[in-house]
Amino acid sequence: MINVAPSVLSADFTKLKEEIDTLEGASWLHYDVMDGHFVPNISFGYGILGNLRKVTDKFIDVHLMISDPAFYAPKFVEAGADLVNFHVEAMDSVEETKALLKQIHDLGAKNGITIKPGTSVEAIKPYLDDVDLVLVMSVEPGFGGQSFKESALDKIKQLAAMKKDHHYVIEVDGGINAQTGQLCKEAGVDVLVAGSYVFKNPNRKEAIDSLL
Ligand SMILES: O=C(CO)[C@H](O)[C@H](O)COP(=O)(O)O
Ligand SMILES: [Fe+2]
Repeated sequence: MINVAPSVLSADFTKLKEEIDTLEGASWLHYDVMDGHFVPNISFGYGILGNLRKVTDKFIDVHLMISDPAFYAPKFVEAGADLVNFHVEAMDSVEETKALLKQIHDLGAKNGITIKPGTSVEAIKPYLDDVDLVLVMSVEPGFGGQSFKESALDKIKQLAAMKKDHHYVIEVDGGINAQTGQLCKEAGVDVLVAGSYVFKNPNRKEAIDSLL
């Protein structure tokens, strides 16, 4: 079964609740956190997440694009994240990464590990037993509305081939529309993040349905 996770980054921030209410058919919500350091953009933090949590029952998947996920991840769990994923590129050691994955679980949320377009699946092999989700970035993190990088497809295929020995789901993020979403589904993806494709479409239900 495919899940669609519309990215709040592309929503109209003056009316977030109404925006979320238009997302019929999507059971997840993707929440992009950018610190202006790990990526050259700043989005929103755990305060706004706490507000969102009060107005939606959707499964909130927090994508941390920040330099210090170990410090901030617990704050996002506390604010109501269902899942917190962070970038392997932001971590200094395997021990620190495993400790943070465990801490997220201990706090009661699901966890995930994320790779940029330039990072291979090899870099996250030490964690595949420990994660609920692997996020394959199909654009350079930092901005919505970029074009899908086909290099993500091979990584999704590699992760799908190893999935039977683990319990993770595979998510892809960046440049997803009906065409690129179809390629990802054929490669074995489970969750499609879509920002501009959903929010810029006058018929959001139709956009979401075209990804399912
Ligand atoms: O993590 C992200 C950017 O760093 C976003 O989730 C992603 O860009 C979604 O936007 P779009 O679907 O418009 O590409
Ligand atoms: Fe994202």
